[in-house]
Amino acid sequence: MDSSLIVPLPSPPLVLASASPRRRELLSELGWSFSVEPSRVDETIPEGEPAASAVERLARLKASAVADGRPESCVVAADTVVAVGGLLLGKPRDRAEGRAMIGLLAGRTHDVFSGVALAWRGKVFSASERTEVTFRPLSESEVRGYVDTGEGDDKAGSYAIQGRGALLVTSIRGCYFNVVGLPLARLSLLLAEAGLSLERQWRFGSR
Ligand SMILES: Cc1cn([C@H]2C[C@H](O)[C@@H](COP(=O)(O)OP(=O)(O)OP(=O)(O)O)O2)c(=O)[nH]c1=O
Repeated sequence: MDSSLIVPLPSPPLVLASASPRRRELLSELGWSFSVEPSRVDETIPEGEPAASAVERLARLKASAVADGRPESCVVAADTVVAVGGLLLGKPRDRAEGRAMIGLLAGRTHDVFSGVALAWRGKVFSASERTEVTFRPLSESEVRGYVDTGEGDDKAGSYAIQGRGALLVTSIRGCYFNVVGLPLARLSLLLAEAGLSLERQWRFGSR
């Protein structure tokens, strides 16, 4: 058959339900066009809730809040926390908390969990992903110096692997993009599960 006769199905409008500039950049780098609509939900994690369930639950909450009333759009949301020694670290409240977080992470391996959710046509698809990250040992003044750069102020665990934080990381095991806040391969699998094949994913935004 003449392949020019095969008309590809259009991709639905894509909405990123997030205020995170990192998530926006990651989707842009895929060549996708999308609109951004941050969701405002209560991100409290009750004591004892496992990290993997917490991030998946919060990603679903964020996606559902924005998807409400627009079933034709494909709404993507995520949530990220750092887990170390039984503690969950979100964003630091201030620099003192940032120093305490980086001090905890120095010289050991921790887990970064991101949950990702996709709301489309009244259904929500979701998953969580874990990446192991190892920091080199740091002196007190190195911890202070890093936190004073300010780049960790709005990030889970008080660091940015995509920034100067890379100088602290000796190894990672798992998805790098998961640490930055959006596990891209996992998102692609969710899109496929929802019925949007890779073929249609290549064309997000090029309708
Ligand atoms: C560990 C780590 C986290 N982060 C970021 C990703 C997330 O933006 C942030 C975790 O906070 P989140 O609460 O997951 O996300 P957010 O508040 O920034 O945005 P929204 O809820 O609107 O989607 O930490 C990095 O950018 N680099 C890193 O290395």
